[in-house]
Amino acid sequence: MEMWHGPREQIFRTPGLSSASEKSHMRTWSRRWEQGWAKAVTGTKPKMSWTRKILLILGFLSALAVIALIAVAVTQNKPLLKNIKYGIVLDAGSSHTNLYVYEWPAEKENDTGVVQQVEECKVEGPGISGYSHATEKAGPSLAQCLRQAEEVIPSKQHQETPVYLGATAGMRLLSLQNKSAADKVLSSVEKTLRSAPFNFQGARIISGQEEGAYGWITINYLLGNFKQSGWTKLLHSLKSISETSGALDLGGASTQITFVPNELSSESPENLLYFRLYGKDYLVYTHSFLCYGKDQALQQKLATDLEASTSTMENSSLLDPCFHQGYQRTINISDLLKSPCTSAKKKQFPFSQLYIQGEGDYQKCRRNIQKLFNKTNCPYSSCSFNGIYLPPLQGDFGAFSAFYFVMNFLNLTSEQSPIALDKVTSTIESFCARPWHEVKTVYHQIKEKYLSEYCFSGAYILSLLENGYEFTEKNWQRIHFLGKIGSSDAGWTLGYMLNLTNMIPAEEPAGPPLSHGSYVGLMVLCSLVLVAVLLFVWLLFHKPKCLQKGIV
Ligand SMILES: Nc1ccn([C@@H]2O[C@H](COP(=O)(O)OP(=O)(O)OP(=O)(O)O)[C@@H](O)[C@H]2O)c(=O)n1
Ligand SMILES: [Ca+2]
Repeated sequence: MEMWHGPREQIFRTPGLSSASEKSHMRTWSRRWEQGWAKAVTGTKPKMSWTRKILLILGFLSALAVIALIAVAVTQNKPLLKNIKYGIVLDAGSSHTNLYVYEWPAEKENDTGVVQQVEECKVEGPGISGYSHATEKAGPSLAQCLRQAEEVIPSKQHQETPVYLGATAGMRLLSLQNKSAADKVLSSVEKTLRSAPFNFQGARIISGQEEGAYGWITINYLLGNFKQSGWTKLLHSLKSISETSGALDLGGASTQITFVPNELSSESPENLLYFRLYGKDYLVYTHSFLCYGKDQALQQKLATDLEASTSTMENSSLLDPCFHQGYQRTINISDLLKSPCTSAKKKQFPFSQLYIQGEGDYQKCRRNIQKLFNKTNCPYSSCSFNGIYLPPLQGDFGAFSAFYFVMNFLNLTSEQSPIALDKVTSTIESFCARPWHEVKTVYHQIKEKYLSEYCFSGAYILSLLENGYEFTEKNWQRIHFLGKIGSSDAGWTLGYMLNLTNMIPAEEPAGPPLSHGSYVGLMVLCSLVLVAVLLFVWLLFHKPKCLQKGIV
């Protein structure tokens, strides 16, 4: 049976018809229109075939089903109301202590990438190893930052919030130099942390290996490299790619290099760590160089220079190419030689103070620094320096802490347009050549201690990466200088907490293969396809005139 076509014919009517056929067409149309109108007025509806009725009902039900499907996808599978947990880690570094507050949704504890930093507090004053002469003051120095954490974390959760303190190279050196002072510092720190309203979980010196490993875990966790669900899992299993990033950490007193090498080698087992994370095995190379953080490296350099030049020195002043021209600094020789990093040097000098005068000569500075890296003896197939095993460099590296502070100051961290090594060198060279009075005026807002050392630090970073680890022009681009990843600082603290709270499972936790977003997206896509198919079927059965005549 024919349906009422009046209005549709009007809509699709081709303009400009004036022939006899048009007139007859118009007559037919007006007759149909009148019939249709009469039917509507008298209430007699045109009859539909059963097939069409069923199709219409089916179409209506399908539309309902699609709406229901989307509604269920959005509501049923949406993340539950957030129940937040907190954790605190204090990074007791050689130059200063930082307190970090992390938070994560309780029900997602074992997922990757859910923990994030919500607060950072810089402790006033020196690092805790700087309290060796007033050990009882080390703990109280942390009080202000602990109070800040109390404000960030809801009070009803204070008791269940774990607090950890990890001390790094400054305390490693102090414990080599004066074990009892180091113990007293740790006791003082423990006393303060126990008196805070949180759940004290320990204050200890972490090893260089742990520092390297936890830094590597942190950045790979934050970069989502351990995530192995859904499409990424499929991709990884197809390609078997090395999906982790290496970690380069530069502190004040030590530096670490950590990465997954290409080939397995048991040449130096003390440098290898084995992890099973989220169902995957990782064999990681790590090494921590004590005394090669940038402050201790400068001390080493000054002590070496002092020793080398005493015979030719007329007075106690020393020209230093790593400081800007016009810069002057006085240092106590006994302080300089106190550190275990410099104590092997000759002790007797005819003067007690050293007057340093800057020369601002980058090339000379590099040659000077080079002496810190002994490349003569390597008992393994390949070495970094000082006879330490280093497998061939592999993959991308995230470089953080002082690597980032220094390169960021020098404007050399751009990720959008990666800067070539020769450009990096020339930038540092011209920065070193600037006279101190000019640098001080231009960067008056920066602490003098930092500012005066950026020339040395830039040169030291290049020496360490180029001469020490043998990065070249080619793989330089694989180093990414990063301060934060998302809201979290790159550093060892997050990895340390993840490990101690058992938040990184060895096996992949069972869960939906798709994220909520991908699931909803897939549902919507399927629904749209379903609607399109139904529409197509309807059009096939219905065969509207416009399609039959090829008007549309
Ligand atoms: N804006 C900044 C902040 C810090 N620094 C320097 O960076 C080094 C400290 O780096 P950091 O990673 O904080 O070292 P620590 O953790 O204190 O030392 P370590 O890890 O060796 O214990 C210090 O030399 C400090 O002078 C800098 O040049 N510019
Ligand atoms: Ca550090």
